[in-house]
Amino acid sequence: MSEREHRSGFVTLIGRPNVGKSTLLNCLVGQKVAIISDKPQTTRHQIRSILTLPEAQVVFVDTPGVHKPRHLLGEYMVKAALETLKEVDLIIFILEAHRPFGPGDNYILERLREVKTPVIACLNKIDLIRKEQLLPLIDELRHKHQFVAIVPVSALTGENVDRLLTVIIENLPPGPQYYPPGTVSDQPERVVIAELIREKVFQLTREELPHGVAVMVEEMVPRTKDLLYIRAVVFAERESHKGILIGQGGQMLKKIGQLAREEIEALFGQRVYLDLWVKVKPNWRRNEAFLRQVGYTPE
Ligand SMILES: Nc1nc2c(ncn2[C@@H]2O[C@H](COP(=O)(O)OP(=O)(O)OP(=O)(O)O)[C@@H](O)[C@H]2O)c(=O)[nH]1
Repeated sequence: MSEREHRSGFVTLIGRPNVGKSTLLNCLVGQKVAIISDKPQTTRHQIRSILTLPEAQVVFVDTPGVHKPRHLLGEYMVKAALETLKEVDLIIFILEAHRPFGPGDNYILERLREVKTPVIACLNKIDLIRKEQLLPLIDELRHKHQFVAIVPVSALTGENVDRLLTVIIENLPPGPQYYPPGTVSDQPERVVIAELIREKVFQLTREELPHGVAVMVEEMVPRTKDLLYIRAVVFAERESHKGILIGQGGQMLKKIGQLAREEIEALFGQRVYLDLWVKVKPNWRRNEAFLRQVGYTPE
């Protein structure tokens, strides 16, 4: 096979919640599109980021954390993740270097054994361990599965991420550019905006509201030549949560809106008026019709 041959393919990142999938994706693609939070299971949408290089195009599909289903949303996430595994050209199984291989990792490994897709094991967070701890970890992994490669990285500092990218490209099939250069995500703008708002909610209300909000962008229209009007609703599960989201004298909602607006403006290069509302929707996570409406279903 000629070295110059263009390569392309779909690559999925999989790993327990909180292993650093979103951070790694952002590090590889170099633009903030996937939502990042230090709370587990914040990636509910399949977010595709696209890296276009002269020699290759890598289309990343970020999967939700695989875990045992606890409620309806959990089942969707697991189903979406497993479907993704079969369809892609390459899987990156992310593990944490500073935590022992646990039952959660094993559960994923069992799923990986059910598919024929090649797998790269990526040992993330190597900044949290000593160098001499690394080789035994790599050795342990080598005995667990026929990985096409085992690559240690730190998604936070960027250490060895270039090596990971090289290995990814080496393991992609020859193929065309699927998307025009310059495309970084094929998510609809409304989804990206809703994710950004949800990220701000997580950041500012982290202790009080672990998983209880959904965000829907209801309207998005240009008001003038350089002003985009966006109306979005933050759905809380309980009245008490609504109070937390609004805050004393509306201060919390104002702060969420301000931070989200600044990022949306930076992302779209346009002035934005963000009209943010809070509504209560009891048990929204078990409401199938609602989940579909806000886009939390597998494709
Ligand atoms: N020290 C260290 N922390 C990291 C590294 N990569 C990610 N993190 C942190 O780990 C936490 C989780 O990272 P995310 O990228 O949100 O993890 P995720 O796997 O996408 O999480 P889910 O969306 O919940 O599945 C964040 O606090 C990150 O800053 C790393 O290489 N080193």
